[in-house]
Amino acid sequence: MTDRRVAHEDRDDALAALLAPWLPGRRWFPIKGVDARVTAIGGLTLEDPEGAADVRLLLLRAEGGGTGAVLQVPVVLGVELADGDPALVGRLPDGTVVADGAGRPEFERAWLASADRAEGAAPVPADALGTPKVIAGEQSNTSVILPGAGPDGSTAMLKVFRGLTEGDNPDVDVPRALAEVGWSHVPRPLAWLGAEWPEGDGTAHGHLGVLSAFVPGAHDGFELACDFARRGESFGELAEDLGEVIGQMHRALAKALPDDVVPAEGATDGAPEVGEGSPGRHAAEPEAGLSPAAARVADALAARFAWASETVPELAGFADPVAALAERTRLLGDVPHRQRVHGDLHLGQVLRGDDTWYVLDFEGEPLLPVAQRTRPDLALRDAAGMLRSFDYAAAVGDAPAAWTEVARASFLAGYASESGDVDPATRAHLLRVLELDKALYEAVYEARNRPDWLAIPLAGVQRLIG
Ligand SMILES: Nc1ncnc2c1ncn2[C@@H]1O[C@H](COP(=O)(O)OP(=O)(O)O)[C@@H](O)[C@H]1O
Ligand SMILES: O=P(O)(O)O[C@H]1O[C@H](CO)[C@@H](O[C@H]2O[C@H](CO)[C@@H](O)[C@H](O)[C@H]2O)[C@H](O)[C@H]1O
Repeated sequence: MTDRRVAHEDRDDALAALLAPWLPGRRWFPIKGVDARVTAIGGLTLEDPEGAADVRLLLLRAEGGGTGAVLQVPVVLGVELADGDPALVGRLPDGTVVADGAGRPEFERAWLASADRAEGAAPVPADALGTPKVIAGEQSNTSVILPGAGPDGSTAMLKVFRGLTEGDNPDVDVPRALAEVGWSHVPRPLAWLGAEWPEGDGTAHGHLGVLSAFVPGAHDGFELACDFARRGESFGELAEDLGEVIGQMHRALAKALPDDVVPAEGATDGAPEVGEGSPGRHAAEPEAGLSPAAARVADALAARFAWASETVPELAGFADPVAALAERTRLLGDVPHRQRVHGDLHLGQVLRGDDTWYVLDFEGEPLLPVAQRTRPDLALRDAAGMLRSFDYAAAVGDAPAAWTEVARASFLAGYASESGDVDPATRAHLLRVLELDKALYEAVYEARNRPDWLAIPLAGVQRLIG
């Protein structure tokens, strides 16, 4: 990746001051419910090939409520906008109009002209581009549909990363690696933009965005499953197909990123870190004769429970059965190898289009520290994430338990047909532990973001522990 160097200009401070009151209204703004302090780190000026406006990718630091983030905000300066235009952020003291860049053609043209392109991806002539459209329901990032930006005039999808973190973004690198080994169930990355910015006493580098092939007429997997659940129509066939695709994805990930494949006994290197949601906690050495890999799973469950209970007091009553399940997990004999996984797989991360499934968003669980998101893990964690998602779809679509059972069984049958051998009793036990682990994560996610939905993961915890 060619990193462009972020530099601070005088106007960046005025832009930060103008953006500060606008930011809390964006869904991707991570500091919620408290006042945030916003300062300018600097920015990159990209050249619009048509010279219609100034395009600046601003990097801001936002702090508040005990957390902080580096955020990317592309703005377009000096365009003419009517007062009520939703793209209008405001005016600088000298009267210059500042527009939200994400949906503006000037930004899209400049981004495409500056980005690194995948091998064989031809540059896009600016006059081939159609009107950009920011997709509704944007969450952690902003995705823009770009007609004409793909190969041979096809449509492409530009994902603008909002929260920037040090290092190559897995949402660029993993789909690239998968596409390189010929796995076709991930939208193919066509171009990406990287930058280097000041961080502490040094510099950080990372991706700012990625352009991928667009899956035309695709349906979001969660919306689709909810529709089936509402109609009481079986999701079995689609779930089985999805299970097959996820099994194939794990094989492709192991092939594409072989350095991330860790044999089960590899977990013995030093005291295994108990990662999930609990940075810095370390487990004790496993008892003699017991599998370190099993201890790792057990410790991770215990740590996840401790972390989740700090935020969700409703979980307190589950402490004893969770501890008992963790202890039984320690006795497992043949835990499978670890490898690169998706990390936050659920129905909202898959698209149904062209009569098949596509997998998106390899960034891992957004509530975890970055260093933990891309660690090798059990492939079954992804399968467990998908099982949890059927519970969510059934709850939203008010479907009976039988609907969920069919979706679960079909998904697992499809998954088993494409994944390696695991002893069925071990597989069932691990799936239960990993589903519980995910439901605990979801309880925190819902408590923080959608308290009305907290009952869904809590019911999951109850079912899995009961
Ligand atoms: N290549 C694509 N083709 C078609 N739709 C896409 C594509 N990539 C993303 N989408 C749509 O954009 C939504 C958000 O994408 P995603 O990568 O999950 O972003 P986020 O990190 O913001 O959750 C998806 O749910 C899907 O509806
Ligand atoms: O897609 P993200 O990476 O932002 O993932 C986070 O948000 C998800 C919700 O948008 C959340 O997923 C949970 O709700 C989904 C329905 O909206 C459901 O399909 C998932 O099974 C459930 O986990 C995800 O956990 C969170 O990390």
